[in-house]
Amino acid sequence: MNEPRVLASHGHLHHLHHAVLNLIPLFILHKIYFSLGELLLESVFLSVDPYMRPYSKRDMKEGDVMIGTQVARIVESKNPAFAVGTFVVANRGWRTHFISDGKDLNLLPASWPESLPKSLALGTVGMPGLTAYVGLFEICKMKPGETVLVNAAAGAVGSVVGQLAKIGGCKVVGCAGSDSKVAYLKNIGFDEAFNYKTVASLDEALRKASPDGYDCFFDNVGGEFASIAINHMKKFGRIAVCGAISQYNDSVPQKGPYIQIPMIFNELSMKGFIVSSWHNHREEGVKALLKWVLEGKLKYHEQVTERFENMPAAFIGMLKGENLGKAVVKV
Ligand SMILES: NC(=O)C1=CN([C@@H]2O[C@H](COP(=O)(O)OP(=O)(O)OC[C@H]3O[C@@H](n4cnc5c(N)ncnc54)[C@H](OP(=O)(O)O)[C@@H]3O)[C@@H](O)[C@H]2O)C=CC1
Ligand SMILES: O=C(O)CCC[C@H](O)\C=C/C=C/C=C/C(=O)C/C=C\CCCCCO
Repeated sequence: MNEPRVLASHGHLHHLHHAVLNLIPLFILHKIYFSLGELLLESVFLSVDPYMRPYSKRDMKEGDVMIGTQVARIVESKNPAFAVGTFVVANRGWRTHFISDGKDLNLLPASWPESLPKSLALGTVGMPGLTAYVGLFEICKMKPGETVLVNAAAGAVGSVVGQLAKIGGCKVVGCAGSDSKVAYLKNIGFDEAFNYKTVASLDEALRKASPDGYDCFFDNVGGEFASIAINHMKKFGRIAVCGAISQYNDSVPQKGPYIQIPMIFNELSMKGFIVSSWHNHREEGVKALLKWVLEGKLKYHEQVTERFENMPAAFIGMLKGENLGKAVVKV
């Protein structure tokens, strides 16, 4: 069983490469621990997500198994409720194999077609897709005819946000960190898109994309972008504070402009949320996302990195913006 160990300091992330080679032979695990009622699973796809950075910085110490979710296949079963060959989503960290009693596993929806990559259960039809769904419909309370702004728009969450906003009858403006990502956004139906790294002025770019301002702002980035965007909100605008990736690597907290004046002046609402707190919307959300994917209304792209030992490279690459759509690792 491979268990890459996490090292708390960002400067030491490269040591993960060495730790990945820390092998515990599978047959030992199998003989000692695998008992009645239990299942042996192998990871097929693993997710790399931005939350791993702030959560590992806060909660983990050197030597811990890195947190994370996977799509896994049951390879042996001593539990009659789970058949060998079944695919599940698990939250068991960066491991190639693990044992479960079945209580912590989520089955893929029964209607999952054979033609659809199972990795989508970690992306568009999984946690990131649900984040977009909850953030737009429950937090922003988006209405048809409104204008929606989203940053990190070509990523796992942002690309779903833009497309759901279009499905919901809104105008959508997105930004991303390369021209090819901007072209992708136009391709999947964004009305306006710009490269936040190359525009002369973020303020001008936001004004040009929607001179009347924004009703909803789905913020994945925080920091400077969010501080400028807040001044472009319409009266009674709503901001879903989903992520702050521009701040996850900071060792010294950024000092930003203060937000009270635009909040008061335009009577804005701003609400942070964590998707797992909205688990009662999971079934409905996954069902809707899967339906839109199958109807061709919700397009997806995945950045697939091959081989488990490349988990650290995939993770660091995603934080640097190397991914288009959802970053996953195929074991
Ligand atoms: N609240 C919740 O429950 C959840 C929150 N999230 C948050 O949503 C956000 C997006 O997550 P996810 O879709 O999985 O990740 P993405 O697939 O969007 O990948 C991260 C992207 O962030 C962009 N990025 C990285 N650094 C910066 C920076 N300094 N400034 C601006 N953009 C940057 C990069 O794109 P680019 O090339 O455009 O710079 C990169 O591709 C994250 O902040 C994450 O923490 C995600 C899931 C659940
Ligand atoms: O292993 C875990 O406990 C995490 C499980 C993740 C999971 O699949 C569900 C929810 C994911 C939430 C993601 C949230 C974000 O990306 C927001 C990230 C950070 C917020 C700041 C945290 C600051 C900590 O000091």
